[in-house]
Amino acid sequence: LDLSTFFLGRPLAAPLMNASGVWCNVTNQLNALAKSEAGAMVTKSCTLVRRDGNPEPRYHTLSMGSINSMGLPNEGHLYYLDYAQQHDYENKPLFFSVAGLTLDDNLTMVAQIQDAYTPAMVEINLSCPNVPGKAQIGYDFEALDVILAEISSAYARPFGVKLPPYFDIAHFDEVAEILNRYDKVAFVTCINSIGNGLMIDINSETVLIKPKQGFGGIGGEYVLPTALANVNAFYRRCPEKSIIGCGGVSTGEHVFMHLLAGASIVQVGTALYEEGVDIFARLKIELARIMQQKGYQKIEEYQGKLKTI
Ligand SMILES: O=C(O)c1[nH]c(=O)[nH]c(=O)c1Cl
Repeated sequence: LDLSTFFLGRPLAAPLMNASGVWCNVTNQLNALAKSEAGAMVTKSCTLVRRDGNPEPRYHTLSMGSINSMGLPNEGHLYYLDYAQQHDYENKPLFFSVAGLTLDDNLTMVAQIQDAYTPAMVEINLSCPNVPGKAQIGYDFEALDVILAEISSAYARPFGVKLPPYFDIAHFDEVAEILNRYDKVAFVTCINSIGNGLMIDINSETVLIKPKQGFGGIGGEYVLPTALANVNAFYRRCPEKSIIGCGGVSTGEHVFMHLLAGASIVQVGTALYEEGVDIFARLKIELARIMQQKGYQKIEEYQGKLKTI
């Protein structure tokens, strides 16, 4: 079965890629993604200069997902720009995740990316929940408007945004209204981890991760319903934009749900962290089997066609 599809006019062999932050911090991880069955790939969200991130332990596997407070550890934007310059774009598209600590840092980084004439597509991360003292831009609607205006005028090409999960219809309406003011925002990636969860080890009566008194972003099975809702909410509200789905994916059925809800590409985070890059081959087989059982030849036949009652 043919799992090929298109994203912003570019062909993808499969609607699957990593979630930023997972298996994409350093070159050997990025090379493994490039060689994998993923149809696209994205770099770790980067800052202007290299960061160690938060003290460890900062990631923990949970019964139905994960909790993390990595703290934006990354090699600095020039490292990923070097990687982008040598990437084989015929093999698969590369997305470049940017998470500047200030507006100026974001503007400096996108200017450097623009000057490098790289085919990589920029995904502005507006939703990192783990930098102490930094509120998420995605939850500050005025700051969201300002950063989109500033980047739209500084960066001449289409770009995307990585949003946190929203939990209120009024917030879907308000954020979509802001996004729809910016034609250059060509895609929206929903969702980032559900911020500031807490899990407890009852034997030691202790939290599981060291940063932020154990508070961290939640990923995995726990977040699937929230991820599907955010994908579908922005799919319905932003008809001119493409949606990238992220959250709760570990099987072909989850991929199918995200595509039905309106995603064009589906990202894998926690399950990729746990299983490794071979997960993409498994998800392709499982998705192909579901399509075969339903008699679908192409993804476009059902993509975004979720029925209501
Ligand atoms: O702590 C992190 O590095 C982190 N962790 C997340 O769950 N989402 C993000 O966007 C980031 Cl930047």
